[in-house]
Amino acid sequence: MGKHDKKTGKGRLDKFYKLAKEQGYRARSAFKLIHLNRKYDLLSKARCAIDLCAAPGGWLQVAEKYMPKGSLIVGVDLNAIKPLPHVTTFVSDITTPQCRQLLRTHLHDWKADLVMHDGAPNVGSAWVQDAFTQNELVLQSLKLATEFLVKGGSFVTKVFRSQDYNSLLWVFGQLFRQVEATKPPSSRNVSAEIFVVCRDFIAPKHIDPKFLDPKHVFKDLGSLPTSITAAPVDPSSSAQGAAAPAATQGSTSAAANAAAKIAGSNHAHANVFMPEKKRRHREGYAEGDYTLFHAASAEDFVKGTDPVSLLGMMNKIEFVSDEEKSWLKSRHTTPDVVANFADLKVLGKGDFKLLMKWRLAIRLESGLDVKADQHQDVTEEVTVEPMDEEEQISEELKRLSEAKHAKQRQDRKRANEKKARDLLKLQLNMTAPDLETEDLALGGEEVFDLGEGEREAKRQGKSRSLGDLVEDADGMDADSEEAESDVADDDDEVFDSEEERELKLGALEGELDDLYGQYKDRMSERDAKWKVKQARNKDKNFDAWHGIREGSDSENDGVAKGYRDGMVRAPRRGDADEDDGEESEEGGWDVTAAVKAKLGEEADSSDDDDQVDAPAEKPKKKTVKFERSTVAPKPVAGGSRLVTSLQEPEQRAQMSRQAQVWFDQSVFKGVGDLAALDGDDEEDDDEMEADEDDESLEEDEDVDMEEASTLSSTLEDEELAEENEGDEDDDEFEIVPQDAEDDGPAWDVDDEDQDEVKKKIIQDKGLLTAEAVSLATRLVNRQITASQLVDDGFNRLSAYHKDGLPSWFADDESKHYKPNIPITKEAVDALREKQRALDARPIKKIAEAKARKKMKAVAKLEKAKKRADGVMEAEDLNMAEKARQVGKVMGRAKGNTKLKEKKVVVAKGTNKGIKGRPKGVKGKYKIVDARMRKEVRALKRIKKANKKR
Ligand SMILES: C[S@@+](CC[C@H](N)C(=O)[O-])C[C@H]1O[C@@H](n2cnc3c(N)ncnc32)[C@H](O)[C@@H]1O
Repeated sequence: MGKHDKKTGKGRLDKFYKLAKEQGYRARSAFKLIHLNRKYDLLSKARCAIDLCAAPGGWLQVAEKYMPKGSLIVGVDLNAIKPLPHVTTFVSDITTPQCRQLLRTHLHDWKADLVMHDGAPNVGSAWVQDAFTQNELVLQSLKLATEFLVKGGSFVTKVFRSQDYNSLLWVFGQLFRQVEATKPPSSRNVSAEIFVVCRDFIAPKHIDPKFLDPKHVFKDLGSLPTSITAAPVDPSSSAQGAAAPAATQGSTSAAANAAAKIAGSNHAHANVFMPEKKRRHREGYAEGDYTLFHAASAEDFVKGTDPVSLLGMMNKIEFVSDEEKSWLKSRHTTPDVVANFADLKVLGKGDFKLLMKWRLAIRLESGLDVKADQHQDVTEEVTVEPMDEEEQISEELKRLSEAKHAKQRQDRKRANEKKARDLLKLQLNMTAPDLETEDLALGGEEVFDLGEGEREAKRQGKSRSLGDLVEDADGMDADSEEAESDVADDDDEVFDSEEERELKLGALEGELDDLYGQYKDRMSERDAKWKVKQARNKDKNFDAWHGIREGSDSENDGVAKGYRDGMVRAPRRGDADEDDGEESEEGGWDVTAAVKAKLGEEADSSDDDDQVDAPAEKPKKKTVKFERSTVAPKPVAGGSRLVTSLQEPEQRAQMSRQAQVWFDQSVFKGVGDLAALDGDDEEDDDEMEADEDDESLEEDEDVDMEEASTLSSTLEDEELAEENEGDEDDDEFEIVPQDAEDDGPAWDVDDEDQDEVKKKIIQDKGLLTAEAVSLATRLVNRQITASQLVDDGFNRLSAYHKDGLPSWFADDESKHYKPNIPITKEAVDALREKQRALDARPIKKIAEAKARKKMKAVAKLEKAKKRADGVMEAEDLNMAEKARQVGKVMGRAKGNTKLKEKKVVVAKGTNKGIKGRPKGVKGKYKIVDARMRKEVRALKRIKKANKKR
């Protein structure tokens, strides 16, 4: 094998070279077999393989690696092969009978499943001779293969593509059922080699020697199909094929050359017009021409009749003669043209066009036969240009239409993005006061989808809330209608005096409230946990410090408010349900009412109250609420979609995108989003917990609610549990507007029993929140007085009148607008310390195990004592012996008995090489060398360290 430049062309050290080095293969060619094996699975089942021309042994290595263990692998080459494990090699020329003989010896009686041949004649001589030798080698290897292959076996050979290639393929096809030619990726493109994989050896009993005789096989096969290259050979065509060589035996090789030239010319045309496309069907080398590089003179190009073919076939156009050199000086000969002529194989379509134009210009300039030129040029124009233009035009059109589509897609995408952005902006900017403009901008109808009938009703001054519509639809009883009429009258007044726009706004707000109410209804219905969280949340809001709100509409208005002792709030009722009720907009709960109601003192509270019929109204409203979610309302004129949607609240929540958009606003964040209605409860919970975490230092709430919640929330939760058991109880209460004078009775909530309970909890569990601890610390340290605390709590938020605010707003405000109870670092530390102490307590199992151990130890000691007594009573022992025995018994009971350790004596100095006991060593001993001692110590160290972990 010749030596190549290691940086370029065939000698280039490519990735397979590096890979081979990395993986320890002797030659990069190993990857060729790896790739072939990957494609055809040649090795995994082969038990015996012969590698002809195997040096240096790359293929042998691969065969050894991929063939089953214990397989017989024999390699032969002209050159010696360095020994390889599990492989037999010998030196021989595969074309000689001696090689055949040696193979027979090495194989014994075995037949090979695979014969491989990667032989290449030593290059350096002329190409023609190389090719012939190569083909001879292939045929020779085939001959050996036919002799040693088992029936059904495979033969892999390297072939150089030339005119003989087809003949070889034809012969392979006669002997194997499947013949495929392939070029593995590791085979360099510049190389003309190709690999032919022949599988399923037919193993005919008699093979005509002519099949394997180069003289017969490499006759001209011009009439054979020229495109067998990459397709399996059809065995059925064998007979026909067999006749083919005979039929063409008499034909001259000139004819074949002509055919090859025609084919070459066609390809050359294709090369010029579509240079970017790779030709799949290579025709191999023309007979007598085995070089890859071809150059033509510029004269041939300019004056020749087929310049296109020339450009396609040649590598270079040379300017040698004087005339040609003069063309170089022409103004048409630009540097681009010169560069293009220098390497035609790298040109694109445009470059070829440039050269053709150049040719035309030179011909005109040189005064060549104008007419003939024109004729030729016209011909060229007809044959070449339209083809280009058509292609160009179609390509251009395609490109333009693609660009148009792409632009449309981009525009659509941009528009969508803009829409999304606008919507987001809208949501972010949408605050309650802006509602009217925003909604109008959006189109209130679109957002809340008011039916025309409903709008009409409102215009007529009969503004009806959603609830009203439902009630109407459900045929509400006369009493109920009466009860509601007050509200309706109020509304009438408003609508009579407001503009159309405000009517709409009012309607929208009503819808919004209603939607919100429904949302909360459903939330609480679906998720009991949510209720608990809400309740807990309220606790964290420190309602105890909100005092009594007058005429408040938020959920906290329904919360018992009154006197608190600074750390423990009074029990309250109906939190969860109050959240949901429309009642929240109609007034606030009075703590007195709540507590008294609980104690059965409604009569007293109602005495103070003008609206004594309120408790009666409550059940009615409850009924309405229930009907909303369960009973289908009668259709309303105009087909209001809102009413329809109430029939299927779940669906409505999904369908009403506008509502979702609305509830997606940041102001609803703390409450959760509408997605939660679709089952995303867990997420919602998480969000809520996050809020809670922000608000307090409580941790692990979910683990143990009772322990982790505040003292007050403990009480509250108890009540909540009661409420959950029977929500009907809530209906006993009615929210009434709280007069300023009513502040007084609020102090009455102090309840002896409750105080006792609180005290007990504090005694049992201590203060459970950082806030409580902080407050307590401040009280104890006299930084603040109890009455100051109470005043702070009451005066903070009670001054606001929130009449007319939407419930969702009030809800939100109650969540976030709350007194900021100071938390001291000491309080947090104290709680943490407490928690740590709790954590440090051993878990039950460990405690039990320890106790068991202790019990056993005690029992053992008792037993030992008895034994010791026995020893003491023994008469035949003297005192010293008795003392020794007793010590032993007691020591054993205490577990003092230690195994006597072997003394380790290092074999160095005087101890080096001694036999027997070393001097001065008593008891058990072990002689070790210094290294061993170190190792023993190291092992001990490691063991100790592991124990610690
Ligand atoms: C490309 S190398 C084979 C590489 C081999 N497949 C490997 O993977 O290591 C070609 C080998 O064919 C051998 N060869 C050429 N003519 C031969 C012949 N007549 N008999 C035996 N070996 C021959 C050469 O000595 C050369 O080592």
